[in-house]
Amino acid sequence: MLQTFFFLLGIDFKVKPVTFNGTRVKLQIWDTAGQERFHTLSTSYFRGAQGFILVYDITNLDSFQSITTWMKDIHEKAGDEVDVILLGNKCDKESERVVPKQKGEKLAWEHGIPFFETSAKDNVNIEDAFSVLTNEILEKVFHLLPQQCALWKPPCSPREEWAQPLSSWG
Ligand SMILES: Nc1nc2c(ncn2[C@@H]2O[C@H](COP(=O)(O)OP(=O)(O)OP(=O)(O)O)[C@@H](O)[C@H]2O)c(=O)[nH]1
Repeated sequence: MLQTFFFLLGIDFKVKPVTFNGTRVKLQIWDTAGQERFHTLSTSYFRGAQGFILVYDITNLDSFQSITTWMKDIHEKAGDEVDVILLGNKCDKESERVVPKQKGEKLAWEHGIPFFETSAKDNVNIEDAFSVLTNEILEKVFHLLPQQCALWKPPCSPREEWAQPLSSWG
């Protein structure tokens, strides 16, 4: 039911369990639509997110050119502290490439963010990209933890509840 609702809004979501420094956490991954008609709606979900994966298609120049706008939206809606990575996807389609790898690297460098060329189809660099972003987010979370602990009563240890699956929202 909840999943159908999000689908109608152009949003897909998944929960991915990962282990960081021996602690299991669940990443809540929201896949918002890149289409223009969903733009306002998509960006309205940015606030509160801890990390962003910006994906363009190496065979589609428009998708690459729109990255700058998405980047601006992220900073406006989610703040400057969030972690962002840039992916040039569909690197399996080399013969149809219109965005040179160097352009992706340069854009990422200008924004000071990691960059990978990926293929979701052939599973190229997908795990690495998720690992880099996850580590950046969790390092921040774990770094903040001692300050939060000072306000809490023990027991206080990293907990899975930080990233609850949406399915548990009822
Ligand atoms: N060859 C190839 N095709 C891909 C790859 N990733 C996605 N596709 C195809 O590209 C099409 C669009 O994929 P989606 O995952 O729907 O793309 P999207 O960016 O989520 O689309 P929006 O939600 O509309 O922004 C589908 O037909 C996928 O099968 C890839 O790495 N290589």
